[in-house]
Amino acid sequence: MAPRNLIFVTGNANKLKEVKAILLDGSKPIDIESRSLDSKQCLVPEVQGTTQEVAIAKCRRASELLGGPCITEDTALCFEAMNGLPGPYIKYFLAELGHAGLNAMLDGFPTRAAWALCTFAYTDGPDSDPILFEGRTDGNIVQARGPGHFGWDACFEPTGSSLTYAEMPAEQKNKLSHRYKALEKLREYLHSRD
Ligand SMILES: O=c1nc[nH]c2c1ncn2[C@H]1C[C@H](O)[C@@H](COP(=O)(O)OP(=O)(O)OP(=O)(O)O)O1
Ligand SMILES: [Mg+2]
Repeated sequence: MAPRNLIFVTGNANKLKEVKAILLDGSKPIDIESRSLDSKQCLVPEVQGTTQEVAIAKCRRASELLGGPCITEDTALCFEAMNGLPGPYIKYFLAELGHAGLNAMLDGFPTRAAWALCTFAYTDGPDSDPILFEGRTDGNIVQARGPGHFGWDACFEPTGSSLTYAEMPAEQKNKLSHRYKALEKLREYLHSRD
């Protein structure tokens, strides 16, 4: 049985908005609560490692702090030319370099292909092992187009689209995004436990 009050621990308001929109949509809507565990004080430190290791450590720590079940999410942006880097470290690259800098990183490389990787982690509590649900959307790094309010949305153009994530209406992004694909798996898991 999945816990009734599912708590998604995140400090990112844009993530929360998309997660709520995606999970509430459809025939078996799932409602979640959210908590921000003050990342400024590093209460939920983000360890270095693979996206999987980072996601597991974050979920464990959040669950220790809450003393119960919770959901966390990590988003990575992976450049093919760099064998998947910056990956889980994209937040710091974006903060220091901006959209133009992310583009410039790929100058001189043969490909601007990239993939967005979303990893949800769910745990029943501090003594349980987190379970991971991954979603991947392939695309290219392009010069920024569209509103710049959510991370690197403006410089990621999914394959098969002429729009960047930022140029798409929310409903369109939420039907093809890395987050949507990961949430489909999480949704299925939570319903299987009902
Ligand atoms: O769909 C997205 N479209 C564009 N940008 C995105 C997306 N999703 C996350 N992002 C950004 C936010 C942060 O710069 C980095 C992920 O870092 P990440 O640690 O997972 O997020 P965060 O620290 O903002 O929130 P949290 O409290 O859930 O860890 O990529
Ligand atoms: Mg974070």
